[in-house]
Amino acid sequence: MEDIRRLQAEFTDERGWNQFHQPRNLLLAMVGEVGEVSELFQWRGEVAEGLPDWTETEREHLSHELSDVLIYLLELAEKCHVDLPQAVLKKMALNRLKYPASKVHGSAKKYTEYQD
Ligand SMILES: Nc1ccn([C@H]2C[C@H](O)[C@@H](COP(=O)(O)OP(=O)(O)OP(=O)(O)O)O2)c(=O)n1
Repeated sequence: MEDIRRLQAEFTDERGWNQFHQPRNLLLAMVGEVGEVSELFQWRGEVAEGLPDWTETEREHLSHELSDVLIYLLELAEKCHVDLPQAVLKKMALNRLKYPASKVHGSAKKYTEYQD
């Protein structure tokens, strides 16, 4: 994650694009790329894991769009002064506490739906 963040920071600096890469613009750019990912799945119905019916071209296109989402996400986090690698680990620890495997195994219910 840190390598990708650094490479994108270099890419942006080299082009004098920091002036455009404020948090709101990065958020909108990221959402735009999420839209491009969605477009690839649009109207196909459910898609099985591994995307067995997709062509190589479609798979490559998807890999590009997912990459764009991640690139903007990492830069957005940086510009918001969120240490994303650390924050993700903390959040995953919180998720484990909120959803103990022994309690929720095999159920997709949200934690608020459990009575205890
Ligand atoms: N102002 C910009 C423009 C582009 N990029 C980088 C980050 C993304 O990884 C990628 C996005 O490029 P495009 O906006 O050209 O989008 P696509 O690559 O998705 O092209 P298209 O929209 O034609 O599919 O380039 C960036 O950092 N800042």
